[in-house]
Amino acid sequence: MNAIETHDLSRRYGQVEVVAPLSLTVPAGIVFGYLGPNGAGKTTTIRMLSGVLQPSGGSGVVAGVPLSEPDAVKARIGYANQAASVYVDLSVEENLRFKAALYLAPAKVEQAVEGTLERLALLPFRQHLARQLSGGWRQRLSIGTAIVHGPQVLFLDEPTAGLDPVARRDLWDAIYALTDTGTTVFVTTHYMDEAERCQRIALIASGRILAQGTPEDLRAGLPGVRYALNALNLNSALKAVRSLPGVQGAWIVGDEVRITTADDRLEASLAALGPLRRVPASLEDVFVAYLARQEDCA
Ligand SMILES: Nc1ncnc2c1ncn2[C@@H]1O[C@H](COP(=O)(O)OP(=O)(O)OP(=O)(O)O)[C@@H](O)[C@H]1O
Repeated sequence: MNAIETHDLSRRYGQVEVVAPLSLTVPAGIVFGYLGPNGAGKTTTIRMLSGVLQPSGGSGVVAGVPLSEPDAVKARIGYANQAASVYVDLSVEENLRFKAALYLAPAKVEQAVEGTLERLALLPFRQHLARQLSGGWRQRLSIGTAIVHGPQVLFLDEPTAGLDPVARRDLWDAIYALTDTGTTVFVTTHYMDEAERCQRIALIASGRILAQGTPEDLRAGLPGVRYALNALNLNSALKAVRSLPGVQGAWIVGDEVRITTADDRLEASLAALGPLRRVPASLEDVFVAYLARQEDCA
């Protein structure tokens, strides 16, 4: 079963097509990553899929409800963005209760609040004011308010922006735990390590999907050969690599020069510059390659 299906869903602002006709399928119960540079159209897509922004064209079904019924869509989805939109002067449980009461019958509110406190490990903080929480826990509460009414699909727009690495990792554990009960999570991120954690991803730029699939599929499908070159003087090695005709990209990572070439014909020339090894494509390589290809076509 699919949690999200769109057919040529699009959005214009005036003459500008911010999301070009978009056909997307997201299977239920997975973490789906939606990646793209600033201004790519990620938030606009999420707003259309959440029933808060009317598409300019096309159609879609989210959690079994057509987007032409936005109020019904809103009742079946949850939405949280990087702003961690919570009421800072209310406690954790008051925030959850307030949101639950908007959508649920009074008799179901307390159970929903307790269940959410438990699912997001918020029980020890239940009486803390939201303003007293660290950034990571405040974001977790924001996700709590987005799931307390039991949505089938949860949209998270850059949920980890500005969080430290430990808080980001903890939040990702919490995001994965949500799929245990069948919730589908549609998440945008700029962090490639987070994209690697998604079961499927789509790359979007200038409102168009450039590629989609599992991270493994996208890495395996990337043409070219990648190397890591050790060198004592990184800057002169980088210069030497870049001067070789046929090198598609070269940049410094730590104490190595990372190199992309179309095939292995330059291997001997590169090995002459220092210890050389082949390395697999990363998702960042995939992202950069697709964006470069798109710029070449523009
Ligand atoms: N209300 C609006 N009126 C006009 N243009 C808009 C409006 N909202 C968004 N846009 C434009 O649509 C484009 C896509 O914006 P969107 O916020 O969807 O991108 P994004 O991928 O979420 O970016 P970011 O990663 O920076 O959050 C941008 O060029 C933006 O300026």
